[in-house]
Amino acid sequence: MAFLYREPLERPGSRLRELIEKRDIIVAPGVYNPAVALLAERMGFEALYLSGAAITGSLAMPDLGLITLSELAKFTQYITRVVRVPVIVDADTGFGEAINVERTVRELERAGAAAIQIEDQVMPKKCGHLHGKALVSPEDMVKKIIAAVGAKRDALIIARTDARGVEGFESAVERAQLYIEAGADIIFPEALTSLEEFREFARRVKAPLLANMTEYGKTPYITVDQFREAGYKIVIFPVTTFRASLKASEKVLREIIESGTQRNILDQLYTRAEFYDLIGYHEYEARDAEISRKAEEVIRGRQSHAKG
Ligand SMILES: C[C@](O)(C(=O)O)[C@H](CC(=O)O)C(=O)O
Ligand SMILES: [Mg+2]
Repeated sequence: MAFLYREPLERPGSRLRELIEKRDIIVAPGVYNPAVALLAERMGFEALYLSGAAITGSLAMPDLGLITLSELAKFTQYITRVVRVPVIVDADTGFGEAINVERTVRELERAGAAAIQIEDQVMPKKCGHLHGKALVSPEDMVKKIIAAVGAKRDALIIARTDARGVEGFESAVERAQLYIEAGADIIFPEALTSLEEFREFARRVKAPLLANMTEYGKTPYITVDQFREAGYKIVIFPVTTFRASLKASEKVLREIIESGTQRNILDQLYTRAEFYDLIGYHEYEARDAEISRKAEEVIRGRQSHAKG
């Protein structure tokens, strides 16, 4: 179905809440453009994660909170008008203090976000799996959560704590408990370092939990089944599709340099037919033909009117 003619998903936050209640676990792959989002939806993923790292990466920028709210809202809009599954939006530190967070939540919700994620780092924020992060005080984060919860209509508010890598595991648990009291719907403990830590966190933090299964970070490779058993409701693979597309591009670029043709790797490309099918290309042609038919009817009607 051509996305242009699809009705947008109404109340995406409620849809995500429903999935959290109905499913054992939700796998949300990271997406950074509408084509990848459409592909993931088609392959059966019931929720998507609009990753800050992947978006900024696609703009050839580091994940340091350099993009603006308007840019993120635009990315969100481009993606939510293509897919009908709920999209979780990574809003970094919320684009300012509590008062700014209100506006952030309003804008992103209006752009179609089902859930909005805010983290407790200071700016410039960093990837949660790096050294040298710093946190805002628990009070300042609580203010942001209160602001977010007060501003949302239907979206879920995800509070991410980066405390594990800065203040330690106990602090991550304490902050999470505080963030739940402030009204957060979902807790995202960033950069836990073992499956046992994920389990312990879930034993002590009573809210729907999101696990981040990113690559090359502080978290070892844990499967979806293991996260499910540990008590997690959502698992994100935030940057995997972005990294895969860069690697695939590198490969074909090398092939062109080395053999001067792509002929030998056509089986590794998404074909024209596959792509047209993905975006519903033929529906655009059909619509255009229908418009021409209607125009002809109008013209013919006028001519017969003139004759008569
Ligand atoms: C989840 C994350 O916030 C993202 O922007 O996708 C990143 C992912 C990553 O850098 O691997 C994060 O800070 O963990
Ligand atoms: Mg991020």
